[in-house]
Amino acid sequence: MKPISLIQFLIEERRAGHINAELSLLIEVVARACKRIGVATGKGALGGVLGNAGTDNVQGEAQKKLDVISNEILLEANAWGGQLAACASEEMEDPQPIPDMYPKGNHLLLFDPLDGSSNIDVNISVGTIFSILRCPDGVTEPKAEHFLQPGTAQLAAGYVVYGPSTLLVLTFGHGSHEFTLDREVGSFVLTRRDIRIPEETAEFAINMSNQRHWEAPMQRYVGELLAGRDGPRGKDFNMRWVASMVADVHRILTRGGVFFYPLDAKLRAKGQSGKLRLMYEANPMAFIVEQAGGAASTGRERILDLQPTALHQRVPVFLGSKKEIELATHYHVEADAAV
Ligand SMILES: O=P(O)(O)OC[C@H]1O[C@](O)(COP(=O)(O)O)[C@@H](O)[C@@H]1O
Ligand SMILES: [Mg+2]
Ligand SMILES: [Mg+2]
Repeated sequence: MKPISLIQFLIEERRAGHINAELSLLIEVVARACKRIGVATGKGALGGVLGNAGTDNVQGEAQKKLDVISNEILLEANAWGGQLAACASEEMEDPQPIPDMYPKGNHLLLFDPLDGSSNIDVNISVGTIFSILRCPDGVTEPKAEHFLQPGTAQLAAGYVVYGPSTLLVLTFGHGSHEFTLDREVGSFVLTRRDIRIPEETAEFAINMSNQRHWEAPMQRYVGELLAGRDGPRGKDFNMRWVASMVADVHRILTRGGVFFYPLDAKLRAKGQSGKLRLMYEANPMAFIVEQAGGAASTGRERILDLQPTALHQRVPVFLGSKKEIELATHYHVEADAAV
């Protein structure tokens, strides 16, 4: 069968009425920017891109040089295309409107320009995560409040993994699809249409070093997985933790599994409501995972139903194979009801 390029796929999606011309062009621009980030990432020490930038982002986290470079690549690529009203990023406190000298469009773009940045210097997969919303009617100068739409309002979401191969996973709400970058040709090619996450799994991903800080229902759920064949689950579970959400989620989209970044006492002590950011990490990943037949919750509620209250809001994230996410969520809801 003839390979289908991202551009051909976008044409198909337009014909099917899933997206309009503006959104199709926006995806192309984002994909092109991600190719540039992939090139910068791939150069490693040769490109002088490793190490800290010497600055902190809005969340007080040390920025890596590649966090800053990736943010600039995405901003620059999207400034003049005419599809956007504004961009918001993990690396910027406030949204950046499209400058007046450029044509404006009807979309809002949010991104985590480089996810898993602690892994850059050790040559482990990193990625970019993005979410696209409609700019509310009549808003010409979008502010943070205009981005505060629930995940169910996303028009599109995607991520790119810069790993042994560069992969783009995309959804418009009609399934999740994977494209692999043909590095010689320079184009993304459809490699999996309508990805399905198996409902059941025997693999989980969590940062076990936080175990002592977790809430009781999380301790219970993971404790039962660790008990394996001799415990209540009656089977052995395997564990993986890349510490790049894109890579952990991509594994789940490939062979099933579950991913947890729960709220714990350590995060609470820092005044945080979770580790991962709702608008440009949890929401786009939840959209992709649900479109692949999986589930995504905070342990209490469906992520996509949350009404955001701040651009850089953090939330607990449970996502992956449906039956496991339902069980872990059930343990939390049940424990809450018992108090
Ligand atoms: O280092 P920890 O606590 O295991 O956290 C790892 C998590 O943090 C993240 O790196 C956060 O993303 P950023 O690198 O974009 O800040 C996730 O990709 C990953 O799942
Ligand atoms: Mg991230
Ligand atoms: Mg990041």
